[in-house]
Amino acid sequence: MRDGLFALPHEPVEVAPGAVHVPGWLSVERQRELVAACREWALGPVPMRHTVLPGGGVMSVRTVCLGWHWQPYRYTRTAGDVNGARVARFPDWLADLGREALVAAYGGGGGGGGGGGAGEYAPDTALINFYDGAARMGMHQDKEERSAAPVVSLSIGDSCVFRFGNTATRNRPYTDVELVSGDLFVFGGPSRFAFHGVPKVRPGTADPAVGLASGRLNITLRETGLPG
Ligand SMILES: O=C(O)CCC(=O)C(=O)O
Ligand SMILES: [Fe+2]
Repeated sequence: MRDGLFALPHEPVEVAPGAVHVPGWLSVERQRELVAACREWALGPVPMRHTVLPGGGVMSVRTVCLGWHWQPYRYTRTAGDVNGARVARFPDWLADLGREALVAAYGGGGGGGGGGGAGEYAPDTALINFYDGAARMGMHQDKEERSAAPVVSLSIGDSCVFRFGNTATRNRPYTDVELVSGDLFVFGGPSRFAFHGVPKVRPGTADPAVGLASGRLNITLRETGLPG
């Protein structure tokens, strides 16, 4: 299930330089709170939806954003591709959680960060993806951000295979990591623009105690580097 036989909860495992998996980082209580918050955000002002790609394809995950609205392939304040509404604001408590996540992954020194330590991390957008049992995410880079600050990724609900690759190609070499409910994954520094994706979700693996009957939630926090 875990990266290695001896990986304990909370013990960071470096998957690639600057890419760190922290198993079991979120308590069940915190996961429940995040699930409840996601249920609210999914309602709007911009409702959670399947993103339509420029070529007409439809993403299998459903997504809602905070702070800035991501649509392929840019950030805007209003969701022109959904209902034209302004996105919900990015709450301060979520930025605090992002700074805590960097400390858990890198320690106090901010290693792997795109500059300063964890205390200077100022995420201003979150992408919240919901995966049903059939949803996937193809290999891609998170590169619409103008900041090289790390991406903080939180997983809740069903487990998945998270494929973490390299910055040059969407193909091998990559590492398949099992992300379980409560796990933290941070990618920054030399891994910030690495290709990654979710080839498989494992239906029915979630602990009902986190408040999701089925499916997987993933929350990524990012610094857009965009003005105001
Ligand atoms: O669901 C995941 O673990 C990854 C999500 C992701 O790569 C993204 O939202 O850009
Ligand atoms: Fe991504």
